Amino acid sequence: MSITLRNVRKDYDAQTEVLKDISVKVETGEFFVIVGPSGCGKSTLLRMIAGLTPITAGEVSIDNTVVNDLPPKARKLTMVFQNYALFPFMNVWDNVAFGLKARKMDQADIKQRVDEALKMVNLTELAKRKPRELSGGQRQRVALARAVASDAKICLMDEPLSNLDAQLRIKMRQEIYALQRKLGLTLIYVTHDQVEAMTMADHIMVLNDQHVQQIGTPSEIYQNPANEFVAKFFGTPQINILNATRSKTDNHVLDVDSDLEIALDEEVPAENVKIGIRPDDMKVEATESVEANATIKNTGFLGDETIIYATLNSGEDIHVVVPGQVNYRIFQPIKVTADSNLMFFDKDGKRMNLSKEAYVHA
Ligand SMILES: Nc1ncnc2c1ncn2[C@@H]1O[C@H](COP(=O)(O)OP(=O)(O)OP(=O)(O)O)[C@@H](O)[C@H]1O
Repeated sequence: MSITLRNVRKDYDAQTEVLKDISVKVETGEFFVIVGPSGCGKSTLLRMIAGLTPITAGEVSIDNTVVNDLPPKARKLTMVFQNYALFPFMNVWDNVAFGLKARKMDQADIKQRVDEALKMVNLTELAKRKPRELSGGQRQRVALARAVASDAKICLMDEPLSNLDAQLRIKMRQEIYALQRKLGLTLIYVTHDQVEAMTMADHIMVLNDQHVQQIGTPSEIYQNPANEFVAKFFGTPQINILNATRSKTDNHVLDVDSDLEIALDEEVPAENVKIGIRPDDMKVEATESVEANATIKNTGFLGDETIIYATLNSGEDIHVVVPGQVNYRIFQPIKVTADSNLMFFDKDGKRMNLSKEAYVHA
């Protein structure tokens, strides 16, 4: 089942305008991830799709039928929300079975589904416990098991793994992904974890500042971000953003400072430009010569690569990731170069489509 949003808007009140002009189609069987910083309206959007929060304007459709006025139950979806209430008087097993019993599913079928779901979330041993006898993470897993056991074709998940420890989170990520594929679920998954988004999504929607910043596959979003916000949101360590100005003497040249300039194939269209360079798209060479354009501040060995913190002669801080282990001393002069994958943004952070043939030289 597909889900379509057309110009969806949400104002909680005149002072709280949360979302504007949200339009997207989530295809049948897609793993669709919504990411964005805290408070950007991710949960609000999910709750509007579920029918738990009314929408201020626009349309929500499921399989081409507008569902704006349908109550949550009639939308035939399951939900795993951060604080999704479990029934306190029912044990774990009955909590998971509840929805299936309500739909008068065959007893044997219910048993099989509930047992399988509990096994999958590692709760078989705790099936007889009441919710108050469980930890936060265990409660979250009961909510997950409920979604697993259900036969709804749409599932909405709001940070379903947020209370779990790192190891269990990785295991559950794989389980959710496998399950979504196996059942052909249309899954909308909210997270603020970029790794979760990158590793699980077919498509990612990045929300910020009330608007959709970009919708794309993980590689599109990483390699071709629409703006500075998206470029900074994905990638660890974060992309370097350097301020540059158009050279006074040559319109084709961007100056980071007199030691670091970037020549473009075309004229630089604005006086001030921001340059985005991913930390692994730069090279560092030790040099004692005048060619040095930076000095080492610090290095950190990460196991199979090293992160180098340096200060450009312009005074701007950068970080570079290089494979293996390197030994630099503090204040050592180095030459930093970047010859591919440069991104350019205007002063407001909007992506500028300048020539990809650009290069940096000292
Ligand atoms: N019932 C409500 N009444 C008024 N304002 C609300 C209500 N629910 C949420 N908000 C506000 O709407 C904005 C979006 O909240 P929402 O919970 O959707 O964000 P989020 O992106 O899911 O955040 P987080 O990642 O922190 O969970 C916030 O500024 C929040 O304070």
